Amino acid sequence: MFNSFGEIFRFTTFGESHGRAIGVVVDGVPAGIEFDEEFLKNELARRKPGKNRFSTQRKEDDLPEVLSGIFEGKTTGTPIGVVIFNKDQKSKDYSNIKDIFRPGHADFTYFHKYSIRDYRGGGRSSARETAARVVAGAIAKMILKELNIEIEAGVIEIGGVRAKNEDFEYAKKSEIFALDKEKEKEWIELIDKAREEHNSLGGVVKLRIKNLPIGLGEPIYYKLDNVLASAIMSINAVKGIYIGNPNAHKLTGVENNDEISKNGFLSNNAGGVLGGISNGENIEIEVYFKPTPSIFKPQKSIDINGNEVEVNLKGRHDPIVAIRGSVVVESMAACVIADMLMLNMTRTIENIKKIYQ
Ligand SMILES: Cc1cc2nc3c(=O)[nH]c(=O)nc-3n(C[C@H](O)[C@H](O)[C@H](O)COP(=O)(O)O)c2cc1C
Ligand SMILES: C=C(O[C@@H]1CC(C(=O)O)=C[C@@H](OP(=O)(O)O)[C@H]1O)C(=O)O
Repeated sequence: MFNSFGEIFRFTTFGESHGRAIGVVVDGVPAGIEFDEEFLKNELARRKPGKNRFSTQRKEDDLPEVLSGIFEGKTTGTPIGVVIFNKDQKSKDYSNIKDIFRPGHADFTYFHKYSIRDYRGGGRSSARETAARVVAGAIAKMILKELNIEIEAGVIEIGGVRAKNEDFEYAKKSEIFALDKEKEKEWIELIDKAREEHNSLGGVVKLRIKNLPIGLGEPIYYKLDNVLASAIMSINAVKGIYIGNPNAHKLTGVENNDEISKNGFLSNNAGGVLGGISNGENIEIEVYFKPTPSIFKPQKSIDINGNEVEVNLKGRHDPIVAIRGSVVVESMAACVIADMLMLNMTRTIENIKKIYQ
């Protein structure tokens, strides 16, 4: 595998949004890590649906049941299996679009690929699956905590309205947005308006990884930047990412190069990666989410027999997905970094000798 993470730390998820449960098997976790179940629950609570009017109204507890891989509070080095039972499926939400494809969602492509229309709901394509990724991310973060590596993400733009840079510091801590009350008010009004108009909004999430050592990432193919991109782009509704200064393509070389001093880089337009390898600065990434596809306005579509129809959706959907998506961004980044750290251990003879001599 050269373009997605999983050389050492890897996971696979299972389940459907409208099935009995979702879950994850995480493998490649070193033995002896304190397994912080409260932290895992908190991470799931940060992403869980139904918390406020800025998210879907589907109510799930998202309580994890740890099935394996932990003994007396520590990881055993064997696969960690975690399951989350679904509680609030309400598949009838989808009964009136049983044979119809939702514009912007994966119904059309899934049906053409598999010739099966699982009309209970979005199934595997629903971002309900991202709860399982948050479990994997929480376990990765338990590894990173041992090394003092921090990962944080927050919304910096909603419906085209961008926060001031410094708002990021607040956005990541706040339940919803910035402590800049002006900006928060503007964003909340935008979301309320979109919801009243049965519409939805896109957004931008900023991801920051702090305290990384120099040297993570392989120079060719398994670069830190392309692996992070692949992992983050695999999140539902993510349409692009930008590593480093998102205006770099508009700058000149003189403006964009980060000059170097004996104390480190004098700026961070590179976003912490050079030649696919971490350079010791913070990793800075912007992640661009599209607007939620399920909206409650009549739209043109077709049914599975190719007849043109009007779609009128019911159900419970996020007016904007970037807010809850920010937790998933952190989780995917944590998994990549955990994997890269362990892989890096094998990359010099000095490191190998440190383990075996
Ligand atoms: C946290 C999160 C929540 C989401 N909630 C919804 C939702 O309520 N309704 C919806 O139609 N799409 C939602 N999405 C987006 C869809 O899952 C996604 O757009 C769909 O699977 C099609 O994939 P694509 O947009 O990546 O092409 C959500 C995405 C994320 C990350
Ligand atoms: C259930 C969650 O979010 C869901 C993500 C989603 C989608 O299409 O992505 C559609 C909605 O749910 P359903 O699958 O029931 O249609 C959201 O409520 C969750 O995040 O836990």
